[in-house]
Amino acid sequence: MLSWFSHPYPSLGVFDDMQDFEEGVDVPDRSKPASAPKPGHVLAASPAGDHVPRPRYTSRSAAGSDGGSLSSEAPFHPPMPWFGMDIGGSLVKLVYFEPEEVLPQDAEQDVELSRTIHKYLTSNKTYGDTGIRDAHLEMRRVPINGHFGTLHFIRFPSSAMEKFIFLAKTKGLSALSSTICATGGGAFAYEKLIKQSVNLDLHKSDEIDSLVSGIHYLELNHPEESYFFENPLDDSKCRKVPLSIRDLYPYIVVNVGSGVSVLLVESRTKYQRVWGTSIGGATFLGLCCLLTGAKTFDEAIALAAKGDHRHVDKLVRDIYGGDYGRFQLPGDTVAASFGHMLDPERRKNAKPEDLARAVLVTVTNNIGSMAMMCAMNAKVDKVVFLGNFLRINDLSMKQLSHAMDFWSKGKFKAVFLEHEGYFGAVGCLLEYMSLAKAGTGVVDA
Ligand SMILES: Nc1ncnc2c1ncn2[C@@H]1O[C@H](COP(=O)(O)OP(=O)(O)OP(=O)(O)O)[C@@H](O)[C@H]1O
Ligand SMILES: CC(C)(CO)[C@@H](O)C(=O)NCCC(=O)O
Repeated sequence: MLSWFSHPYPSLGVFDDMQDFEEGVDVPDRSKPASAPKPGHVLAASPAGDHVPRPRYTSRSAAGSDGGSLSSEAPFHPPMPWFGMDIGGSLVKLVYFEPEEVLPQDAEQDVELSRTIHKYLTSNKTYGDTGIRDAHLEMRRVPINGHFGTLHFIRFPSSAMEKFIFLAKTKGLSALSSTICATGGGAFAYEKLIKQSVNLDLHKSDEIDSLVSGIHYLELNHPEESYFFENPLDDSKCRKVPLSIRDLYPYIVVNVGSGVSVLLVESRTKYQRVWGTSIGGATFLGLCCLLTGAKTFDEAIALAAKGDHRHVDKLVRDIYGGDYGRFQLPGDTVAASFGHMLDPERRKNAKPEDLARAVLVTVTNNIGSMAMMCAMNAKVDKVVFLGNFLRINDLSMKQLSHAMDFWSKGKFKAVFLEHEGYFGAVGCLLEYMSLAKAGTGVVDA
C-alpha cells in the first residue's frame, strides 16, 4: 500500500490517589516558615508578604546540554529533587533526575522529603488514573552538571494539570524549595496559578530551545536513541537500524504533538522554526473520538491497526482505474482522503476501525507531505520525527519512512527517536542548569 501525498513535490488522575505517597512518612510542613533559614537558602518574599525558604545556589560549574563536563569545579547543585516539565496541549511530560549521591548541603528534611518523593515515583509505574511512568525509557548513570544519576520519564494528561498543582500543594511536593523548570505552552498558561497556589516560581524555557537541547543531550547520552526503518512495509523484513544524528547536521525536526512544529536544525546552536500545521496528534485523537467512539489514544491506535482505510479514502485507482502514469502516481496513492464517504452506502458500511485508520493515514500523509516540502525547501535530506503522536504508533512511522523514501527516490531518510515526546522536558532541565553556569537567573552565594 502506498499512501502519501498525491504529488511528488511538493484523572491526574496522576497523583489523585497520593495516599501511598505519604504512607508512614512524616512530611515536614514547609509551607510555614522555618524558624531559621537553612544553610544554602535565602529568604524570599512571597506575594503575601510572608517569607518562605528559597534556594541559594552556591556554585557555578560546567553545565550545558551535554550534561555538563565532570570538571574539577564544584558542580551546580540546586536542592533536590530535579524536575523538568513540558506542559503541552495534550500531555504533561515530567522528567525526574535522581542523583546517585546526596550532597551535604541538602538539609536533612530536604533529603528525607526527596527520598519520599523518589520512593513514590520509582516504586510505582502508574499514578492515579492517568499518570504513567515510561519505565522502558529510563536512563541510568547519565550525567547532569557533573552529577551522575538516573532519568525517569513520567507523563499525564494536561487536563489533569490543576489537580497536579493542588495535590503537589497538599501532599508535600511543593514544600520542597526547588525551582520547577517548565516549558511548553502550559509553562506560560499555568505560571500564575502555580505561583498563587504553591508559591513556586517557574523557571520557564522556550519549547523550541528545550526541544533542541533535549535532542542533543539524549542523542549524546543514549547509544541507540535514533534509528530508521529498513523495509518499512514488509513485516517479514522490516527492522529498526540505529543511525546516530549526532553529526548529521543539517536536519529537519518534525515535532508531532497536539499540533506540529517543523524546525530546521543547522547546528547545536543554530536552528529555527520554519513551519507548522494544526493537523497533528490532537486532530487524530479528536477525530477518532468523534467518528469511532474511541476514548483514548491507545484505543484509537489499536482500532486503526485493525482497519482498512481504502474503505474510506478514494484512491488514484478509484479514479483512474490504475496508476496515473504521466505523473508517476501509483494507483494505491490516496487521491482524496475520506473521498468514499460521500457515498451513503459506503458511509453505512464504514467500520470504526476503517475510520480510525483513515484518520491516521490522513494526518500522517499531511505531516509527511509538509515535512517533505520543508526538507526540499531547505535542501536537507534527513527528517527527524518525534512527539508523542508517534508513541506506540509504528503504523505512522512506517508510513512516513516508506513515503519519504519513495517520493524522494531514496534521497531522503526519515529518522525516529526512542524518547519520542520527552525532549522538551529534558531540555528545559538542562537549560536551567546551564543558566546557572552562565550566571543568569540564579541567586548568588
Ligand atoms: N496517553 C496519551 N494521551 C493523549 N494523547 C496521547 C497519548 N499518547 C500519545 N498521544 C498523542 O500524542 C499527542 C501529544 O503529543 P506531545 O505530548 O508530544 O504534544 P504536546 O506537548 O501535548 O502538544 P503541543 O506541543 O502541540 O503543545 C496527542 O495529541 C496524541 O496524538
Ligand atoms: C502551538 C504549538 C507550538 C504548541 O506546542 C504547536 O501545537 C504547533 O506548532 N501547532 C501548529 C501551529 C501552526 O499552525 O504553525
